[in-house]
Amino acid sequence: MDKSSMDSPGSKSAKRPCISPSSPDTAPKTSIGNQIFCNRPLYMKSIKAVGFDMDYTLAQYKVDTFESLVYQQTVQNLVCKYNYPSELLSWVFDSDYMVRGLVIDKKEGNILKMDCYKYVKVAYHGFKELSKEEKLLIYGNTLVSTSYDQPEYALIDTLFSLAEAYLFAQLVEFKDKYPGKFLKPVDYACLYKDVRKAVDLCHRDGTLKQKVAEDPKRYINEDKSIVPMLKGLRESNRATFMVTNSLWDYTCVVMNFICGSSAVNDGTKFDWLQYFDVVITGSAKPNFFKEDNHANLFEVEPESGMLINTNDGSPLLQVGNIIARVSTKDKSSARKVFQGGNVVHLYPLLEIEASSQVLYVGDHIYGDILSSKKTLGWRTMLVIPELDREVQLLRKLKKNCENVRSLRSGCIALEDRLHCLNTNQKSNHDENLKHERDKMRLNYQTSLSELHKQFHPKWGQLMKAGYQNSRFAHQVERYACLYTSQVSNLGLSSQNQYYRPNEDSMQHEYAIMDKVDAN
Ligand SMILES: Nc1nc2c(ncn2[C@@H]2O[C@H](COP(=O)(O)O)[C@@H](O)[C@H]2O)c(=O)[nH]1
Ligand SMILES: [Mg+2]
Repeated sequence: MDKSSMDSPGSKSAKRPCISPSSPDTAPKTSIGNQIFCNRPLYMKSIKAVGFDMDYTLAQYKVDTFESLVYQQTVQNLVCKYNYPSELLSWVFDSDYMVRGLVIDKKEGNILKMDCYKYVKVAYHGFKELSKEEKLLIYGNTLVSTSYDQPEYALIDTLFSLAEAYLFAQLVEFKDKYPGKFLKPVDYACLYKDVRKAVDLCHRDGTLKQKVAEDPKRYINEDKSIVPMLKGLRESNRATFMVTNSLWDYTCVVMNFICGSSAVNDGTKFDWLQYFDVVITGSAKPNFFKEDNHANLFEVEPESGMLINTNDGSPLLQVGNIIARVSTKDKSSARKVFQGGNVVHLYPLLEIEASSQVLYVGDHIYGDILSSKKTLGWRTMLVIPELDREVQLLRKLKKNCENVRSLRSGCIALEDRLHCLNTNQKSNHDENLKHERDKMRLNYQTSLSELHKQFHPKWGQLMKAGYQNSRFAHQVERYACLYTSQVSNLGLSSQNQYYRPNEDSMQHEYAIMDKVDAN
């Protein structure tokens, strides 16, 4: 069993996240889909600076249109730049198929869903589900020591990866059916590498971003509550900042759209900057969070996008005949926008005394949340747009969940009785009991599988794998102090909210305290 999973404080549902507000009787009710869930106590009064990631955090992309665009551009790149068969051009993307938290096994051409102990619970080869036996043969079922990390595996940790995972599954199926269609001999790992390169290119070469800039409404959700949320934070005397991997030109387009500017593509409109003390673009997270990363910091001249060497916000001496600083027309945007650097540059710009005074809100469990929390001790909030639907469904299916849980308890009780009979006295009674156990086990397995299918026909409930927490849920519990479906939910509770989790529970307490989950 993976040791890191065992010693985690939140493992095996030891603790149930609490929802804000912390005093449900007195505070106004927030709908379940908009609530903020808390894994670790967080007192907003002690937070002096709130930072935001941009893409998929402040800017909530419409997965169907945006990831379809990524998919189409990637296919174009594969066919035109990497000589992939032209058949690919007629393929279509199903934006509902892949989900976050899955793992790609590059060598085998498989997509996996795991539980919190990294046991593979669901596996597909391309689009064909592996049987229990096939799964066991490749991944085993006991004490798996595989870490499922790079380079053999790729993690679908962000919604940005849904298109590439789907295209990889399509290519695996295509290669199995028509191996001769490729110009060069390819294995599954090679397919993955090419897809990755093609996706990377469309994010870098501007084609994707140009399309979004032309029609942001088509690709990004409008959320009028983001500006009031940012204003609220600033009125409560907190510093606000942004650290994004996007570059300045694109950041400006997206932020103008989110903040309701009518001139999204007007390179002279920077009103949205009033909501931030510091904006760091091209941050190269997660490396940005490493204090020993020596990336240069540049000040960005907003109008021209020109980069000026700096170290602490003031321009560095320029060598030769270069003019030290281009004048900034709008003084409110001066010395606020940067590119690159690292967290050491950020602290003096924000006047922060301790890393625990920072709350950072992001969507990427590794690049935003794990990195900033583990390396720096920042407090974290993970944005999971899928959570809205997940919690609504969970509430609707509460009775089904209870039924599955009681079937599991019944199965375990019968197993235990049988085990006692087997070891103590053998009797005819045995056979009847075995029959009863098999019937109940089948009933349990069918009910559990049907329950999962209501959440997603292939991958089931996002936060569960079988009856246990999924690998993704485990990471959320471990690294995100808070988690919620959208960033603007932060504006729904008090600026001095005390977020508190529910009490922790050990397994022995379930047995003694008559808790619902008791086996
Ligand atoms: N070069 C690549 N860029 C990528 C890829 N996937 C996403 N992205 C870009 O990163 C930023 C994310 O910004 P953040 O605000 O979430 O930090 C955005 O510009 C994406 O387009 C990739 O595979 N390669
Ligand atoms: Mg992001």
